[in-house]
Amino acid sequence: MDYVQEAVNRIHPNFQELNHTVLQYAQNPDNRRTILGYAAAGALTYYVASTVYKVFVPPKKLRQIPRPSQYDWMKSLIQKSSPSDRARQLLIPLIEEHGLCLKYQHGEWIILIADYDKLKPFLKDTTTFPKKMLFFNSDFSLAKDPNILGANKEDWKRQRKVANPAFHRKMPIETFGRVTTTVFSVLDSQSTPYPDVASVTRRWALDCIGLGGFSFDMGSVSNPMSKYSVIYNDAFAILRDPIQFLFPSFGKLPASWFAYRRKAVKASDQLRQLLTEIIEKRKNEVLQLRQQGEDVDSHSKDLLTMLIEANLNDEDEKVFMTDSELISNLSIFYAAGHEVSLTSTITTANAVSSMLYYLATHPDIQTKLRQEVISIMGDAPEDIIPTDEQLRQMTFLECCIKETMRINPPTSGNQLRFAAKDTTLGDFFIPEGTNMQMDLWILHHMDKYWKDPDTFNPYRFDSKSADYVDTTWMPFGSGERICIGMNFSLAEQRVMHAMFVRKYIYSLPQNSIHSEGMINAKATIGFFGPDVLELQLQRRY
Ligand code: HEM
Repeated sequence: MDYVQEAVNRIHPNFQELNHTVLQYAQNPDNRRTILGYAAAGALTYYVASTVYKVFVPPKKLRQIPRPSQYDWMKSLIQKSSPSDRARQLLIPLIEEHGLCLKYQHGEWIILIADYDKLKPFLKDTTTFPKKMLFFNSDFSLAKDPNILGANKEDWKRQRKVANPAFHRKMPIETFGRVTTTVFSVLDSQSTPYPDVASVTRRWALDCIGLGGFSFDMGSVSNPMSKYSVIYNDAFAILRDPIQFLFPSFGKLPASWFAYRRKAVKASDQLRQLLTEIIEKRKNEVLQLRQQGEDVDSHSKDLLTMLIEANLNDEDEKVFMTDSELISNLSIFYAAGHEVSLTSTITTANAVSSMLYYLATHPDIQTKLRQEVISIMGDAPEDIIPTDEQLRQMTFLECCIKETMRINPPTSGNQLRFAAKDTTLGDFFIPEGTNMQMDLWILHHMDKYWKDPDTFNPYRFDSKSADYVDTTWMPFGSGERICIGMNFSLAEQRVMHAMFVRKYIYSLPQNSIHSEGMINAKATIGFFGPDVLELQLQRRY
């Protein structure tokens, strides 16, 4: 202590006197306010300066990874360039050269990968590059247990084993078709000249997952304010809470203090209760049938029945899900099949609306698709639901769906991964803890892989075409963590488009907000599909 005092005295020989003066100054309440003001301003300046530093300067251990200049990035943001233009100008050149690049995104530095040779080991080695824990805020009690989307290692393996068969069976085409006919009734009954098809397809995707997944009718197509769509929307809206997104610690304050959070918690609890009852009821039905030596009719099996059956299967006791995990997974299927937390990406619905936009703006391709569908389903003037066999014959429909999901992938990338240990990717050293992600939009727009990548050209997916490429088409991800709902979503899209193009001729109205090109839902790169899509619909029957 003497040393300290001596050092202080050397700096300021009259230290004691100074100390006394400061104390005297601070005794005055007005002066105290001034001191507090300076302290707060200092803390704020420090916070802002360190945040700005973090945005402009990556951590030392990552500085060897190529990155776009933050100055150019900011300039492009200020100039309000579109996310795709920004990616084209600032990211693609780096990725074409190095296969990856560093980018500051949502408060973190992340390595983006879009080169096939680097993606292969990155997606394959889930031990070195596991998923980063998903942040679900505490008001969303539905997904509080581990689920397929977020779990790693043994938890994930066990759950995916239970769920895989349910997603690889025959898809509920008939159910998707019935929901689509309800969409038609709603569109036909609207008095507006240009109905917004994007809002109807969002509700269609919600009802398809409810009915196809658990035989539960949310009834949201016919009534957007139906009891369960309101509960669903209230419960899931909290995942998009901008306050908790920017300040996660706000979630630690009790939800009961804030009206909107109370509402979300109540809705989450109601949905949890509903799912618990559905599971209980279905479990009893399956058990009763088993006791009678019967099985649920394989045609009427939904995802939930298959999951329960796999659970009750006692051949392999390592393959099971607890009831709480089942609920967590069901809500994740709702979310992943319909929307993605925080980004409000509406996956299948976005893919459908995007394709309606591309067909509306490419009448020749729309006509060709209609001809194919009519040649297979006939042209009777009534709504007909295609069969599985008929859908399989619609090869041009497949090309249109693939091209839409290439040019405008509904999710920009896969879930965030991190390096679990120091490792390498190609020539690059990747330190432990680094955040990493594949960038689907970039992968789908690299000249190296795609001829005229910005042109909507379904013919490139015709296997007889000279420009045919397939390996770098990855809207559902790739490797062992590929989207489990891929078949489900593709089946939904096939049914909707086959029926829609048979029923309507469609185009963009004059003055459409999309006249100069599709306006995607989000301003950041990657959350794709139109929020609003008004179409001029001409009924064919
Ligand atoms: C157009 C529709 C869809 C798109 C574009 C899409 C895309 C994706 C992508 C890119 C991933 C991440 C893969 C990764 O991290 O490596 C994923 C994972 C997942 N998706 Fe989808 N998805 C769609 C529809 C669905 C549907 C309908 C469901 C469920 C009914 C679903 C359930 C899941 C689940 C559970 C995962 C996590 C898989 C795992 O980690 O094992 N998705 N999806």
